[in-house]
Amino acid sequence: MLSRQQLRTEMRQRRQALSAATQHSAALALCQQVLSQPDIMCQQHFALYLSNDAEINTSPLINALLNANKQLYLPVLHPFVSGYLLFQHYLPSMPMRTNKFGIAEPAWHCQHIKPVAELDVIFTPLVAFDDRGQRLGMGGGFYDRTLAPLNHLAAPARTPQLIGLAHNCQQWPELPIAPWDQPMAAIATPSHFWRFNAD
Ligand SMILES: Nc1nc2c(c(=O)[nH]1)N(C=O)[C@@H](CNc1ccc(C(=O)N[C@@H](CCC(=O)O)C(=O)O)cc1)CN2
Ligand SMILES: Nc1ncnc2c1ncn2[C@@H]1O[C@H](COP(=O)(O)OP(=O)(O)OP(=O)(O)O)[C@@H](O)[C@H]1O
Repeated sequence: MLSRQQLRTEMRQRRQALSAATQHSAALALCQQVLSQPDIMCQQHFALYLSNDAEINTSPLINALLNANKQLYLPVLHPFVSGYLLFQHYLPSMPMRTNKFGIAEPAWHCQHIKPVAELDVIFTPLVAFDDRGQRLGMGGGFYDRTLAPLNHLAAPARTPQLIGLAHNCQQWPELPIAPWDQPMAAIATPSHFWRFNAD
């Protein structure tokens, strides 16, 4: 069985091997998968992320959600508490900075932060996923730490839906899971939209 670190290396290589043409069509197909889900498109507050390291390109989805008058938020590395993310309101006109991983994020503005529990949908990046809705990320634990407080909320229906976005080639039969891993409610790829039961 591959270790989590070996899996990360393998799955990052897989997506890095995709051609520019495949990346382009995958991003458009992923966007259509999400736009075809009525229960998602009736939501208002969406956390997304700007793609990095051959992740599936979220730009078409970001543009489509902005055109549909949705409120968008991007992750910002927490300026005071290391290992955590904040979700900050995003418009394309806003000033951006580059974080320590080389990823663009909105320039920190405390009045633009949205508490995690007030988001309707959180789209997460991932390196690998499986058919139970488990995900493996880049290894920083940022999403797992930031989303962990949602486990304690009383009303499950009010918590944001967690939806992983990925290329098809990032599927792995059964990921080795750690106790802190946050399972996804759904995973969207260019060809599928999977939904998973909470337990
Ligand atoms: N697009 C995107 N944004 C994101 C994440 C992500 O996975 N994808 N994150 C999800 O958590 C957070 C940032 N976490 C990250 C963790 C590691 C690396 C990374 O590239 N690690 C390199 C080493 C880079 C370095 O140390 O300079 C590596 O492992 O090779 C990138 C982002 C927030 N924003
Ligand atoms: N809820 C948490 N509280 C404290 N530490 C955590 C928590 N979640 C994860 N971590 C720490 O973060 C480290 C990386 O976690 P993990 O390997 O699951 O990252 P990942 O899922 O790849 O990253 P990400 O969630 O950012 O996509 C682990 O060593 C773990 O100790």
